[in-house]
Order: sequence, then C-alpha cells, then structure tokens
Amino acid sequence: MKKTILVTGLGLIGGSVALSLMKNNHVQVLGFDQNEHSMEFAVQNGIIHEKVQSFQEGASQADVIVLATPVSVCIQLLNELDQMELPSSVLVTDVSSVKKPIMEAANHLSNPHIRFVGGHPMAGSHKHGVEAARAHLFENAFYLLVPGRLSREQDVALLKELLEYTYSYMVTVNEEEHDKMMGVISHFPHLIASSLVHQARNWHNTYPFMHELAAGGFRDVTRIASSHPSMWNDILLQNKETVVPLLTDWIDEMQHLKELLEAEDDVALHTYLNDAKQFRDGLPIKKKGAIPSFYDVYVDIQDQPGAISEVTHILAQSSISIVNIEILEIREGITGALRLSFQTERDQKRTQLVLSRNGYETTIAN
Ligand SMILES: NC(=O)c1ccc[n+]([C@@H]2O[C@H](COP(=O)([O-])OP(=O)(O)OC[C@H]3O[C@@H](n4cnc5c(N)ncnc54)[C@H](O)[C@@H]3O)[C@@H](O)[C@H]2O)c1
Ligand SMILES: O=C(O)C(=O)C[C@]1(C(=O)O)C=C[C@@H](O)C=C1
Repeated sequence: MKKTILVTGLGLIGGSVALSLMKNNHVQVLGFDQNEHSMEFAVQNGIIHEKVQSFQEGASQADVIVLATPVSVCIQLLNELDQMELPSSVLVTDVSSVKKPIMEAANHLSNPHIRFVGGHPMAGSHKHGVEAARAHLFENAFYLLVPGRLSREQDVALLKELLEYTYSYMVTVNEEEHDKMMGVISHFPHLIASSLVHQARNWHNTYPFMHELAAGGFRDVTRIASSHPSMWNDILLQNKETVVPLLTDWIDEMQHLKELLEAEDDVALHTYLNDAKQFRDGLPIKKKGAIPSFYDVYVDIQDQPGAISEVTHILAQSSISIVNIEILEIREGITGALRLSFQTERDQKRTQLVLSRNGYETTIAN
C-alpha cells in the first residue's frame, strides 16, 4: 500500500527531499508551506503530488511527516503535532541543521501516535526557496539520522528505505556529537565567512575599487556568507553552546598568529600553514561506496531544443572530454540538470569555469 508523506516547509531542502520522494512509486507526496506561492510552484513543477491547506490537514492524512522549516519553527510544529488528534501512528522526521533542541522537544512529546527520528542531510547551498530545490542535491552526501526516545529500529529502517532516492549515505549519530561536529565544520565557518566579508566592507570606502579585485580566493572562502541570514541566525542561536567556545578558541588562535607575524617567526608560520594544507588536502573529496562516482559537475539547463548540444559544444571547444552525461529531472517548461562526469578533477574545475563564463549555473556535489 502507498505511504502518504507530508513535507512541511517547501524550500531548498524540503523541496529537494520531496523531489527525491517523488521518484518512489510507492509514496504519495503532500506538501504544505506557509507561503502559498511555494506550494503552487511545487505542484506546478512536480515537486509534490498535492498541496494541503494547513499543517493539521496534511498531518491527519500522513503516515510520515518531514519537517523542513527553520529549526525554531520545527520545534513549534512538533509541539503543535503533540496537541493534535492523530487518527493513527505517524513517523516524524526533520532536516534541521541543529539536533539537540529538536531531540529535546521530540523526547518530551506525549502524543502516543508520534514516533520521531531526527534527520539532517549534509548537503545544501547558499540559495534558498523552492525554486532552488534539486533532486540530486543529496547524491553522495551523508544523511545523518538521530534516533531518540520515540524511535524504534523499524522507524530508522523505514526512513532509510523511503529516502533511498536521495542516493545519500545514511549514518546514525547522537545529537550531542552531531551538534559538536556541525559546530566545527559548518556553523562556526559560517560566522568566519561573514566576518571576512565585513572586514572587506569596512575597507571599501578607503579602496572603492578593491571589491572588483576580489578573485577566486575571497569568493571561495566567503561563498557561504551569501546564505539565508534568518536561517543561519536560527542555527547559530540554537547551537550557541558549541559555537561560543569555538569563537573563544579562534580568538586565542588569531592572537597566536598575530604574535608569529609580529615576531617574523617564519618557521612557525610555515609549519602552521603547512599543517593546515596537509589536513585540508586529506579531506575526502569523493566517497567510494555503493554509488560509483566520477568527477561530476551538475549543470542547470532549460528544457529547450539544443540545450544539451550547446553545453557539449562549449566543452568541446575547450578540449574537455566528457566521460558520461546524464539528464536529470527535465520536465516541460522548467529547469533541469545535466550530470557531466569527467576523469580528472582538473577537467571538473575547468568545466565549471568555462560553463560559468558562458552564463551557466553549475554545482559540484562532494
Ligand atoms: N540550506 C542548507 O544548506 C541546509 C542544509 C541542510 C539542512 N538545512 C536545514 O533545512 C531547514 C530548511 O532550510 P532551507 O535551506 O530549506 O530553507 P528555505 O528558506 O529554503 O525553506 C524553508 C521553508 O519553510 C517554510 N516555512 C517557514 N515557516 C513555516 C511554517 N510555520 N509552516 C510551513 N512552512 C514554513 C518557508 O516558507 C520556506 O519555504 C533548516 O532547518 C535548515 O537548518 C539547510
Ligand atoms: O554548501 C553550502 O552552502 C552549505 O552551507 C551547506 C551546509 C554546510 O555547512 O555544509 C550548510 C548547512 C547544513 O546544515 C548542511 C550543509
């Protein structure tokens, strides 16, 4: 029998989860968002099967609910759900970037019909909104699952099965380790990226031409500063327990660097830079697993005649050989994506460069 899944919060992440659920013939995907336009877009573009008029209306029909709203809204929705008269048992999950406050709220629920397994797909973008949703967003990424007081083994197994078409690696962690790790590799870097942009902005009056010179380095290190401020506000406040001590350590580290520079300690400075390089170079770029992966580039394209040959022509002109090409999610009238695979990282990088010079939007899913 088909499972009915309600996705609440049809933005970048909710829309992308919904798109992957739509690939499963055994599910019916309902969507709810406070923004009517997002719901309409989702129906028109095949992101969900149907919209519902309220969270309650969807919840009362659902076997599974995915909460994909900002973290603090997710906590409110869990509390609303707790008060609802649900006709039968419902498995609830979320996608929030912070897990301790979510699991705390979930562990306190008393509605006997609710089961809960926390979730966090570890991929995203600086974009937001349903228009940015992509079925391939989570491909080859980790998808973290966090069981709690209301989770049974079969709930975790069911979620893994339903989320199969995200093509991600499901890993179970606890909320404590989740928030600490995310603090270090996701939340705190966000603060640093924003602070670097502020520093450049403060110099803008002195050197008005400077921002024109901001090339790859500045752009690479500050891309995430372009993310949705209200979402990050929420994340940083909800994980301040982790982020504040990291900030204290960082200030000490900056002080140490300042001293090295003032003392012109080139040996210590070189060691510092080299140690960072060694660790950064050792980060896994591509995971090996059930899903074979090359050096892939995703290219957003319009569904119009000649769209694919235009892309391949541009690459041929730059002598870049494509190993494989796959069309993902093309439906009439909306943007779709091409997955281009290359043999080397160099070709992957060059492709991004030449295609973006030609006005294409590209993504590398690591
Ligand atoms: N953006 C990322 O890179 C990323 C990655 C992984 C997880 N997350 C998590 O995913 C969640 C959503 O983030 P996003 O990037 O999709 O944001 P988004 O802004 O693209 O989408 C959020 C959606 O929630 C809707 N919403 C807000 N309040 C609502 C309510 N009361 N009822 C119904 N809908 C409501 C908004 O209208 C919007 O469509 C956040 O918890 C975030 O921490 C984000
Ligand atoms: O790629 C980006 O823009 C992201 O910020 C994605 C990112 C991350 O920090 O890696 C951001 C928040 C999430 O919870 C998961 C992924």
